[in-house]
This record gives sequence, C-alpha cells and structure tokens, in this order.
Amino acid sequence: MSVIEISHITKDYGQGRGVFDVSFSVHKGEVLGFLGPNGAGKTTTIRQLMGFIKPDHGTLTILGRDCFKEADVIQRSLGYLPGEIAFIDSMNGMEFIRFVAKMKNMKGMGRAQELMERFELDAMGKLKKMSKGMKQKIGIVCAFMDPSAEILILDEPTSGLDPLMQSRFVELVLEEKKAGKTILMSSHMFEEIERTCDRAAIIREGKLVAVEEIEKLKEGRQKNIEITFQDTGMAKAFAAEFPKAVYQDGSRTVTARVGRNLDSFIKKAGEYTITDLDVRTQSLEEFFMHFYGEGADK
Ligand SMILES: Nc1ncnc2c1ncn2[C@@H]1O[C@H](COP(=O)(O)OP(=O)(O)OP(=O)(O)O)[C@@H](O)[C@H]1O
Repeated sequence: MSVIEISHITKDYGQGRGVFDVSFSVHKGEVLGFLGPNGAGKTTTIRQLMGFIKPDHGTLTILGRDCFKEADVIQRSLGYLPGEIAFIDSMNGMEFIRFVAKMKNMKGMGRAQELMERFELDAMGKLKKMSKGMKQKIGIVCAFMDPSAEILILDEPTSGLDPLMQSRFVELVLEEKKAGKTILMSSHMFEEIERTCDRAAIIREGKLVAVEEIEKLKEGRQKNIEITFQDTGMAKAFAAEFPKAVYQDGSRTVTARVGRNLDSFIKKAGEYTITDLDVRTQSLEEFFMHFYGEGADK
C-alpha cells in the first residue's frame, strides 16, 4: 500500500528550474531515499508534499489526503525535518522544541528528552548562537519527537552532523523502520542511504531518472580489478582481448572496470599466470555518479 503518492507533478520556476512530471510513491513501512545533485528539485518536491507550495500540475497525497488542500492536517500529523530550518532566533533551543510540540498539538514533549540525550544536545542555549550541527540536532528532535507520527519526511537530515552523530541518526532511522514507520529522506550521504533505505528515487535537473531497489542498485555496481601477471607479455596479450582493459607498455599490471562480463574476464585471466590480484567494488556513490552525470537520462 502506498502512503505517499506523487503523481505527475510539475512546478516550473522557469529557465529549466523546478520539477517536471515527477511521479513516485512511498509504500507503508519503507524507507525511500531521494537522491540527486544540488538544485535537482528534491526540496521543491518535499515542500509540495508538506503543502507549502502548490504544484502547477499533478497531485500529491499522503494517506489519501491532498497535500495542498489538507496541508494543516498533514503538517501536524507527520514528522518533518526541513532542509533549512526557519528558527525564531530570539528563542533558545528548548523553547523552540516546546513551540513545535505545541504546534503539533502534542500532549507533552513526547520523545524530546530521550532524543536530546541521544544526540548529546544541550538545547538551553540561544538558537542565534548555535552551530549548524546543533541546529540540525534540534531539527531532528522536532521531527522524531512525536511518537504518534507514522510518517517522516526528512530533507537532508544529516547535513552538518559529524560522523558519530550521523551514525546515531542511521540507528534511529533503522529503529523507526522496525517500528513500521514510513520514511522519505533526501540525502547526499550514500552510506546512510545504503544502510537505511529499501529503494532510492533519483532526480536530476527536475526529472526523475530512476526509482530502484537498493539491492538492485548494488548488484549493478562494477568492480575495479587490477591483475598483475608473471611477465609483460602476458599482460599485453591479456589486455589485447579486453578492449576496456588499461595496460601500459612494459607493465605487468592490467586494470579494468568489470561488470556483467566478470565471468569471462576471470576465466580469460586464468589462462595466464597471475602473481597478484586486487578487486575493489565500486561504491554506491561512484555508481550514483553515473545517474548524476552527463548522459544519465539515456
Ligand atoms: N521559489 C523559487 N523560485 C525560483 N526558483 C526556485 C525556487 N525554489 C527553488 N528554485 C530552483 O529550483 C531548482 C531546484 O531547487 P531545489 O531546492 O528543489 O533543489 P535540491 O534538489 O533540493 O538541491 P540541494 O541539494 O541543493 O538542496 C533550483 O534551480 C532552484 O534554484
């Protein structure tokens, strides 16, 4: 069952900026990673889901409710972490968290205290004086503090967090996933996407280029293989049979990026005497660059 449904939305800001005919959905209980380079349209899509802006065309619904027409209910009922948080600078962190809890009609502060401890946040200081990371932690507390929120929409949740806090965040998302929550999360952090998400939606220049299961994406990754042969003659002869293999005259080493042809590559190499072998699987990040870069929509 899909909880979040985005259907053919266009928001055209002119000069090719905005989002164009974007459709995808997030199923109940899944974590969907929303990826794309800067300016690709992630925030523009998320802001339409929150009902802050209206699409020129198309519809967005959450649990069947129209995101723009029923923005009040939607904003109150789900956990949301904006990409850039509009803080009320005169408040201290704690006052802001209380203010958000009130806006969400929460009785009490829910999980706020526990989350502050988890992220080692001292929220008593003035927001104006807080670092980017501290403000981000406040955003996380606000997004996750309501235990009744079944849906979480997070716009670059770990930006500004140090590696320890990023990994605490990943743990939190995994717990929430276990508890059955539905999560849409935009991110630049491939590792956190790989560790938490079931599927990824990839957007580029305002257009969706892929929605794919993370496991499938992982399978599609290539390997960088470096083979050292017993002598240069072998290296040269082997490289001649694989046009994509890189071989420098006089060297005993051949390097190649290998995907589906792994089996034939290894079998052919096995015909020669190998003295060393190094295999590195492309990271998900390198793999995504193929979607991000030129020719991604081919
Ligand atoms: N209110 C607006 N008026 C005009 N252009 C806008 C407006 N909001 C966003 N844009 C443009 O739309 C494009 C998409 O921006 P968006 O913020 O959605 O990207 P993003 O994928 O979230 O990027 P980032 O990773 O940098 O946060 C950008 O070119 C941006 O300049």
